[in-house]
Amino acid sequence: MTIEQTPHWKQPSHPAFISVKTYKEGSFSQYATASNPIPKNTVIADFSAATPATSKAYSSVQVSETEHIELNSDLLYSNHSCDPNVVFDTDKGEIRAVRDIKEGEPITFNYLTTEWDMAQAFRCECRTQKCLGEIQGAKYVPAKALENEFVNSHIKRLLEKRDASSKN
Ligand SMILES: C[S@@+](CC[C@H](N)C(=O)[O-])C[C@H]1O[C@@H](n2cnc3c(N)ncnc32)[C@H](O)[C@@H]1O
Repeated sequence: MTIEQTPHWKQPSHPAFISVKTYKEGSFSQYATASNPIPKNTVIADFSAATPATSKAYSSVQVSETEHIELNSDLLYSNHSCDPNVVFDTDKGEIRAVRDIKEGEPITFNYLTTEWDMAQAFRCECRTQKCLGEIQGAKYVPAKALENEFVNSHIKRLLEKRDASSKN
């Protein structure tokens, strides 16, 4: 797998909200942090820089049952958390704070609220009490694990279909 080291967009892409930091050597070592305090419910970005993804990848975001996009911005560096501080609302086309975020705090969303069956699974290092461990996509978790979360409509539909067919 080739991992692009140099972003093809102009950085910083969202200076009022996102500052990209590096925390370790090697791949997947960067993460988005809040460049300023962000109050709950602030819309920090939209998907206007996004383009359709030719295939799903570690970098793509699922926006419907069949479609994926590439973000083409520093939003790419939003890590996953099982107890996140933003949502990627693909129905409204916006990224929103779901609680007050302090300056310097990592900006995270729950990948299971957009991704059904991820191209690349990983062992979650969010270290929150809600941590689900291996993150592979919503397909691999019981619907109950997401019942108190904001979940995009395509994931709700896919969970309903999966659970309806498993009853037959
Ligand atoms: C879209 S990238 C996010 C930015 C990434 N940290 C980077 O430097 O490019 C997604 C990848 O980041 C890593 N990642 C994101 N959230 C993580 C988490 N909570 N625990 C461990 N790895 C994570 C995984 O390797 C995942 O495939």
